[in-house]
Amino acid sequence: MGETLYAKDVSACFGTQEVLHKVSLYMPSNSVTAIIGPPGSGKSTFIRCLNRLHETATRATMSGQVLLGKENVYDLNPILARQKIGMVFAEPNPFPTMSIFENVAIGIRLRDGKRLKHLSDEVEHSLVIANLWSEVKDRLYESSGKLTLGQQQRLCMARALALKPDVLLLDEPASVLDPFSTLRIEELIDQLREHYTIVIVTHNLQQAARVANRTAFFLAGEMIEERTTTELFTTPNDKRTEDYVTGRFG
Ligand SMILES: Nc1ncnc2c1ncn2[C@@H]1O[C@H](COP(=O)(O)OP(=O)(O)OP(=O)(O)O)[C@@H](O)[C@H]1O
Repeated sequence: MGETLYAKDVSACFGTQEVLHKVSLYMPSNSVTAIIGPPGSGKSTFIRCLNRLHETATRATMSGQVLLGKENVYDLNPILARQKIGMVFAEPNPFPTMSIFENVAIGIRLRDGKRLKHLSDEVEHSLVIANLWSEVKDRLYESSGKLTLGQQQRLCMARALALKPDVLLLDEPASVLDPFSTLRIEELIDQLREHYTIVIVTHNLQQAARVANRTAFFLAGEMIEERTTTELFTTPNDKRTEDYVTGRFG
């Protein structure tokens, strides 16, 4: 688990409007890469190109390459690409009519077909690694809608992890959570880094500073620079990065 992800000259359009322009970014395994930048700079579009979600939007096109290890993501079946490169969104979106157990089991069933012998063990394992097991083990068959927002988001993490991905893409995963739930998500990201390649989009610069090994700054569809998080925040190469990280705009 935890293959490197390499985006090479990725451009993306909606109709005739180009919203990403030749972005290249190496996202190492066992590491957290943060993507920061003002609203509309192309952060979400970029990560949606990484797991082929961009192509599901109306009039969306892309060019360039995305390599997962040595494999070209665009040569894979899109469903398999999204299994290998899982995604968690800003709004926790568990399947509301399903139980906590079913929310995780459904992905395992889709992945493994009829080999269900170890289903309960696998659901437990995914909930353990998402740091949720101890809170839900006695209520697995309750509706997922009864969980707090923070727990729902960790359930979404468990659901993505159940597919045994190499990469986890997190699009503002804590933006609707309270500070305590945010902390739990950040602790989880810190633990998961050991086994996965993690890419997180965040508006919260302090969050990038806390969780990311490397940070990339996006502006108006271009990647301006990418460095270790400490370097990007303390000695940025580009004046625009400096202006953004010091709060002069954004
Ligand atoms: N489905 C869509 N159809 C048309 N244009 C879109 C669509 N989604 C995004 N865009 C446009 O693409 C550009 C980049 O948007 P994107 O959401 O990738 O930026 P972002 O940096 O993630 O922004 P935010 O921080 O606000 O989430 C914006 O101009 C946006 O309006």
